[in-house]
Amino acid sequence: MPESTVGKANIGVVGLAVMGSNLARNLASREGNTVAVYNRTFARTETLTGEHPEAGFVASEAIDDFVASLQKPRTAIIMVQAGAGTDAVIDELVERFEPGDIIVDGGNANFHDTIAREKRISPTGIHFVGAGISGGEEGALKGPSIMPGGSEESYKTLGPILASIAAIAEGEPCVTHIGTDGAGHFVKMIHNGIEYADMQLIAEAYDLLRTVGGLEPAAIADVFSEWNKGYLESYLIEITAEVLRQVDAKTGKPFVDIVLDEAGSKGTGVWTVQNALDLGIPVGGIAEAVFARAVSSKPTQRAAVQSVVKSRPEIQKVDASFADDVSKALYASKVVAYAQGFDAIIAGAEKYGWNINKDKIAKIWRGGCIIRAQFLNRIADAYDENPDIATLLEAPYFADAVAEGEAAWRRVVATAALSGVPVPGFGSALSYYDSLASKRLPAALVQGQRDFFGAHTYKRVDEDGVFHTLWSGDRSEIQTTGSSH
Ligand SMILES: NC(=O)C1=CN([C@@H]2O[C@H](COP(=O)(O)OP(=O)(O)OC[C@H]3O[C@@H](n4cnc5c(N)ncnc54)[C@H](OP(=O)(O)O)[C@@H]3O)[C@@H](O)[C@H]2O)C=CC1
Ligand SMILES: O=C(CO)[C@H](O)[C@H](O)COP(=O)(O)O
Repeated sequence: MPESTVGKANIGVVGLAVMGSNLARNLASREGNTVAVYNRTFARTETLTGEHPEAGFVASEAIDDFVASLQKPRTAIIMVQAGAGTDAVIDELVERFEPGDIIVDGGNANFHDTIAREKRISPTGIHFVGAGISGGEEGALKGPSIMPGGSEESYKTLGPILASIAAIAEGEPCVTHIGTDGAGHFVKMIHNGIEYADMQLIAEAYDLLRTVGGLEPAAIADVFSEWNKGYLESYLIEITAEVLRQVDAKTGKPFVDIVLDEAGSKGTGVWTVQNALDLGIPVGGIAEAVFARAVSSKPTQRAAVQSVVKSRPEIQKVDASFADDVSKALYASKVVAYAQGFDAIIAGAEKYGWNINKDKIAKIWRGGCIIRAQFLNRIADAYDENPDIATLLEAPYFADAVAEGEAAWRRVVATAALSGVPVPGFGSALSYYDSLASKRLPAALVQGQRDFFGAHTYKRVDEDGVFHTLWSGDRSEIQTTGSSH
């Protein structure tokens, strides 16, 4: 490499696909930055540097030259495929970096991997930071929401760099130090889980407006654009309107009608549900969204059931107020999904020892990321006013909003059921709300069943202690030692 490029760049990016190339351009556009770039396949590097000479990238074909082009202490952000690809790049950098240097994994890594990587790398004196980055291509270029974990010490160096490239929401950069080791990737995982739930709820709203409301995609796009001016304002509502307005050039049909109705996924939604299960946190809204994608992608089962179903329910008649009802049902269900997501964050923080600031997380999601929305200000306010609320549904603003929409929410779910329109998101959110709101749940009967077949014991409502009924004997009750689970 030319001697003139040695130590020239103050930051480097490894992995120049969609996210890395745009993040590198974002970094290069900020005052004072010189950005080193490296990609396993050099052609990608050449394309980027060829298309963007204005960025003044320091490009290397060999990893040794890339490392040499970085000022010490070195900082490199990895934006490659999660899993084996990330490990391969980390190993190459660890081999060449020195104590005090910083490796940032900005990909969608599994936070368990991030914890393990940090543990493995920290004895070398190199800082390893797992940072969730959200916003897709546009966010990476113009300003993403960034969720860095890692040590406090590494954040002192990294914080100002990340703040310079992050989105700005209401004057504040959308980045905050989330917590140590895997905290950043954990919170990004939950962000993606919420993203799945929000997308599913919006898709159900569309389906109801179309199937029950009788509106065409372009008209639904107009409804969504109107909603985007009110309490449902969000990036996802905005882009949904654009997708619905799109017309397929080949057929002249609405774009949404020519897309195969099988939703894919890359895994972060599944991880959210798996981890919520491990943490014992009910995240039904997120789980239903993951399952809805899975059901859509089972053409064999779908065709089998369609072949035996004789008739479908008659679509219920609705009036002009239906769209308003759907908007309220959407909002209430969305509040539930976010409440569940934050519950999972709280439980994760407790289990893994992270000092997570919930209102700051809501604030950094207001800009740059896929779930960005005004609504997040209300979540930030709720946790700011009382960080110890048991659930977001208890916060006065959300309690009032859900109460205000409750009747509409019930009408919509009932109408969907009677019309045969699947609403796993709306339905599970309403059931979750009703479960929390009910004075008494049939869980008492489940405890009785468990005690009957497995002597799993139960607690009484009127007396302390743990009990078992002698079901196969005289059915008298005995008090047992130990705890009832
Ligand atoms: N796309 C999106 O909207 C978002 C993506 N992310 C995350 O950001 C990261 C980057 O995403 P994206 O830009 O879409 O790219 P991809 O996830 O498609 O990954 C492609 C990049 O990974 C590199 N790579 C793959 N395997 C290896 C390996 N074994 N050794 C070295 N390099 C390897 C590729 O190099 P090569 O060119 O040589 O094949 C290429 O640079 C991912 O972790 C993704 O999950 C996060 C938020 C949004
Ligand atoms: O991280 C992201 C945004 O925040 C990605 O867009 C996300 O990976 C998309 O997930 P999936 O492909 O599973 O829908």
